[in-house]
Amino acid sequence: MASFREFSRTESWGSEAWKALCKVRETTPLVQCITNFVSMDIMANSLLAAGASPAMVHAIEEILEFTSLSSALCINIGTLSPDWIFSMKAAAIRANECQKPWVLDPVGVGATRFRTEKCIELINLKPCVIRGNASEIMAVVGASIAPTKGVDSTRSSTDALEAAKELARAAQTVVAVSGAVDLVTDGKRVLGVSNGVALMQRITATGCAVTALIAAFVSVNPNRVLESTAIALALFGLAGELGAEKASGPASLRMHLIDALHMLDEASVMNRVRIAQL
Ligand SMILES: Nc1ncnc2c1ncn2[C@@H]1O[C@H](COP(=O)(O)OP(=O)(O)O)[C@@H](O)[C@H]1O
Ligand SMILES: Cc1ncsc1CCOP(=O)(O)O
Ligand SMILES: [Mg+2]
Repeated sequence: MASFREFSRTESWGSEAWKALCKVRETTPLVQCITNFVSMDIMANSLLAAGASPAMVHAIEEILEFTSLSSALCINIGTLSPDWIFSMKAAAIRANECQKPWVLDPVGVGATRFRTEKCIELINLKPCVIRGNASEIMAVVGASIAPTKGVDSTRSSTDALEAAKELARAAQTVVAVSGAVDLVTDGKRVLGVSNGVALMQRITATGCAVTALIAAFVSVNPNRVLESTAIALALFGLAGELGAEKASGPASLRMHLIDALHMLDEASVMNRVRIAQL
């Protein structure tokens, strides 16, 4: 694990994060989201606040055209139903054909056989990033001894590090486990992100929102998937820290986090992004 001192050495990560944020703001990548009903609002607002352009498009009739013109795709299985799976798979295949990055959020995987089965089928379609909480990442690789409760994690991100590495290697992808310290791995390297506040867990769909931000950040730097994933997590966490300075509970944090994401400036990004190679 990196020490606090190492997390404090932020200069080069701060500068890469600031450049990435500027690129998102300048190029406004179109992020197609096939996501759950709970997350649609906060996901779209988080993408807009970061400078990207969200579109929630899931009708099978629209996939071929829409995925082709999107910059990135975010697939989230939070409120899964059989008819949406066709759209998810068609969009993932189209994104691969068009060489557009697509990311997967395996919400609640492990809770039911149906969800786990469909999640594995989606992973077989090769997402470039999988971002979940610790329980979800452990459930994907069957490493959890505690049954999954629902969409919230019962484990810490560090509990899921070995599972994350195993999944990254097996699926040849980048895996991010969110938590007090977010861990990002390609199976060999591991980056740790220590931005964020615990109260973010008390707002529904913050995990979903940050997965969509990962899609946006990977789309502007497709050759730096591992780093872009860590940067998206760090900036969202930093917005949470800045928002928490003004918030009095989860509802006001939601509002102030989105405001802070919109107003992130060079000084706070340079000085407060906390990413370290572990
Ligand atoms: N204890 C914590 N301290 C700081 N940030 C946290 C903590 N737990 C979660 N977060 C942040 O909240 C966001 C959502 O993560 P998490 O709650 O793990 O995902 P999910 O909503 O999918 O369960 C992430 O940006 C993560 O970094
Ligand atoms: C509460 C809930 N139920 C189905 S999806 C969902 C949102 C989950 O969001 P997150 O994974 O970001 O907590
Ligand atoms: Mg989640």
